Amino acid sequence: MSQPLDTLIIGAGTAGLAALREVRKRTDRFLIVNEGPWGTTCARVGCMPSKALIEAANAFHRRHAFADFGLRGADTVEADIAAVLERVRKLRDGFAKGARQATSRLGPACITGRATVLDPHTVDIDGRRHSTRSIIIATGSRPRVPDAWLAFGERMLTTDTLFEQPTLGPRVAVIGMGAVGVEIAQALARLGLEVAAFTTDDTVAGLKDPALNAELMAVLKEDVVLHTGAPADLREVPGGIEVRSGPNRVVVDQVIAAMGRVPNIECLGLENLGEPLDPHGMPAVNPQTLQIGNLPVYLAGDANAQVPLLHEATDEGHIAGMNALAETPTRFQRRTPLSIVFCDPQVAVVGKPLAGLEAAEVATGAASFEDQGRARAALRNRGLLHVHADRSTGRLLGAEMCAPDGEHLAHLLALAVHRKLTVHEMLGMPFYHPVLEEGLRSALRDAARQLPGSPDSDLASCMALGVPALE
Ligand SMILES: Cc1cc2nc3c(=O)[nH]c(=O)nc-3n(C[C@H](O)[C@H](O)[C@H](O)COP(=O)(O)OP(=O)(O)OC[C@H]3O[C@@H](n4cnc5c(N)ncnc54)[C@H](O)[C@@H]3O)c2cc1C
Ligand SMILES: NC(=O)c1ccc[n+]([C@@H]2O[C@H](COP(=O)([O-])OP(=O)(O)OC[C@H]3O[C@@H](n4cnc5c(N)ncnc54)[C@H](O)[C@@H]3O)[C@@H](O)[C@H]2O)c1
Repeated sequence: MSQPLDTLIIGAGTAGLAALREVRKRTDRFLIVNEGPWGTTCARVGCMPSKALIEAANAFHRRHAFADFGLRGADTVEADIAAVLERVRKLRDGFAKGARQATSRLGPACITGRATVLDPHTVDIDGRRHSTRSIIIATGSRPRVPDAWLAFGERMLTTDTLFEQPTLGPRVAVIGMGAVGVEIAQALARLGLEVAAFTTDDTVAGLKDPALNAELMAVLKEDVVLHTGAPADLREVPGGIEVRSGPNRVVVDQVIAAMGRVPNIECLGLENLGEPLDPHGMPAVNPQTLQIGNLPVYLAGDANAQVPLLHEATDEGHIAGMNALAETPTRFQRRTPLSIVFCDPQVAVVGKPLAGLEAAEVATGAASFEDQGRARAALRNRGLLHVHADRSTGRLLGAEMCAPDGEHLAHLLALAVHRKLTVHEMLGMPFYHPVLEEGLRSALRDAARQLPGSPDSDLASCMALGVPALE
């Protein structure tokens, strides 16, 4: 066998490509192998095509506000689903091409094939053994679909196949109301399809805060027929697929499974590493180093099922790439938790949600967007915001929201949590008028009122400047 590689990356998705960037800075003795299509899940079938679809849906849905704005002609606007999907694919192709460029000039260091780990220093790729000092596994995840449902053939969709359809509907069932289900169900309904949505539990978009969950459910029910509280099951009936859930029955043309994602770790040979595996075949992975046990093997991105989000997959790829080539792995501090679901109003969770905090030690400030000036001007006055602060120190610990343009509020709050700011420090920043951030100020003021020793005013008292003309 020839001289071992320094590292071998399995999977060329977001995490694998981030690892590749670090690896290429340090060595040219590497291989990257990918099974299946190149171009990343995010660009091909995930974040990007779903957001392109959502933008079209929300643009079309806006016609319902036209009459209130005093605009005429809403009835003449039409959604051409085939054209919408065509645009999604065109955009998608561009994003995927961009991702593909990261590996296009690697020559023989870049292989299409299936990798199997034989031991911590050996990887088989389609029958050929490669010896390596370290291994980075970044094999991503795939949609969960019950085997029996595959019998419905092309009418059984997931986000892997949804955007490839020439057209959709007119009757669609979305099974699962997590991030994927909520985004897709609302978007398709807003494009004019008849959408029935199903979820086993009573929460949508993973919202654990009951008031926010109720708010989002109410909004979703304006577009979608929502069935909660029982698992959905399918059977063939004349005229379509019948979806049954508790007492509910709906017949549809297509079903979209949005029931979670499974990490791609089986058939990878993880059992050959000699580390204990949990009942799902997952080894323990250190979230700060991405290392499996003390082995020179790293598991990054959706494949480790820790935080299956794009920015976390990127970070994990970088960490794995650096550590795979280091003498000793570095423990990296992970970022403030942040997740966003791109429904309307948007759902976001920043830092710690209330469910993860000791309720007695927390002051929660609330604000509704129903009466908020800017939101009313835009006819987008739906939603709620909760900010959670430590009762004794006033430090902001987290926030949850279902709010118009929540993605921007969420980033501001993530910075505040990351910088360990207190509610009073946040209230010290300027709030322009009229902006949605004034809703954030209302929530912060509500929290401030519950904190001991709150000053009368948001304005900080100033030290003397020592400049007579200004005093
Ligand atoms: C519809 C949808 C919308 C999403 N929207 C968002 C969003 O808005 N924001 C957000 O933060 N996240 C979003 N996500 C999640 C985000 O896309 C993922 O967290 C991210 O793509 C994970 O990247 P990854 O590198 O771990 O996996 P991937 O990009 O899936 O890469 C894994 C690669 O490994 C390959 N592979 C698998 N097994 C093997 C093997 N044995 N040998 C060789 N190669 C193998 C696969 O073919 C694939 O190319 C969304 C996901 C979906 C499905
Ligand atoms: N905006 C974003 O950041 C974004 C968008 C989409 C996806 N993602 C990522 O993709 C991952 C997967 O998302 P997801 O929504 O598929 O999974 P999820 O685990 O968040 O939600 C799955 C839902 O399916 C329901 N379910 C399962 N089996 C069912 C059945 N038989 N009948 C009815 N309901 C059933 C569950 O109750 C749950 O609500 C997320 O964890 C997230 O990391 C992120």
